Amino acid sequence: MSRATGLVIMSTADHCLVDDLAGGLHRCRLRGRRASRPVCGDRVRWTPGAPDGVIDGIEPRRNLIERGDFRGRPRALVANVDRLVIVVAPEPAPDSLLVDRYLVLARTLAIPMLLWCNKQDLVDRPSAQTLNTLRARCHRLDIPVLAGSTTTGAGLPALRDQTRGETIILVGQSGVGKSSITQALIPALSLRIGEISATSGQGRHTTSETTLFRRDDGGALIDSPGVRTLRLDHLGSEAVDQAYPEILEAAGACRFRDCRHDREPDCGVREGLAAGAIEPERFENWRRLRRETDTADTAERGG
Ligand SMILES: Nc1nc2c(ncn2[C@@H]2O[C@H](COP(=O)(O)OP(=O)(O)OP(=O)(O)O)[C@@H](O)[C@H]2O)c(=O)[nH]1
Ligand SMILES: [Zn+2]
Repeated sequence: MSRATGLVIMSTADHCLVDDLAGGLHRCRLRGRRASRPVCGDRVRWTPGAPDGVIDGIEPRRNLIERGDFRGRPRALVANVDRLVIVVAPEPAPDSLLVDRYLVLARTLAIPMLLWCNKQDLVDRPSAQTLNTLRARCHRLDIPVLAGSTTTGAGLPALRDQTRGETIILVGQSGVGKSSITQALIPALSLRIGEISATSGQGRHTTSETTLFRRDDGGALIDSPGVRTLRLDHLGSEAVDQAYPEILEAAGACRFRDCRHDREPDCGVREGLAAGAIEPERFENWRRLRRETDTADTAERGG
């Protein structure tokens, strides 16, 4: 008989850590070798035991982030995320293609997003203009935008407010400040990491494991190196299109239904580009991502 539901905060090859939501952490194993493996963020039914408890079952997932393994096959990584927080900064200069990749992912999984512009104390840098372009773009796509600095603390209360009670995941380039934001949102971070290491018996907690940290407001933050280095191999071309509503709309005016918006006559997308309704950079990113997914589609069909 399962005693309770718990929250999986870490899942490795041979065990997972369950937060009993009453202040305790428990190491658990799966019931059988065929049992499906819970991932970080899963709600599970479990039975306590010594030395390890047992996972009896996984509650239905609201969403699941997967990443392609070395063969491009999807592997479950994180479940039940309420919001993808895309972190950008004036330094390192924003990578708009990477932002678009996260947009595709979030749209596909119907996970709400938020753009956090970090390092506002450095807004006089030349790349700040790129940042403004990105902010305007997110506004047009109805993605909330917040700005602040983990160095000065500016804007952090707004970030806490906007994501109150939510399970969030921070994504973005290396060096934009994800770890600093994690520290700011989870004041007891090093204490938690200590508890996790002690319970999992792995000695020092490796930062390469995807880990969920509960926040004081009832929400949580999932730190996932796997999501940070995400590729789009297992997503299809339709998923990419969904993240470019302005291109999809303009394509409605193309003469040919299978228009590639390249050299075809009467192309609505090229007209949109000429009229300024579509940003050239967005179009370039779209083309790039479509090339990637088209290649993946072909490989799947055995072509
Ligand atoms: N000026 C300024 N520097 C910041 C701010 N936030 C973080 N930094 C600095 O930026 C550097 C990178 O911050 P991290 O938090 O390690 O960045 P990260 O995104 O976790 O990087 P990875 O772990 O490589 O993915 C550090 O030197 C931080 O001190 C900020 O708001 N303003
Ligand atoms: Zn066209």
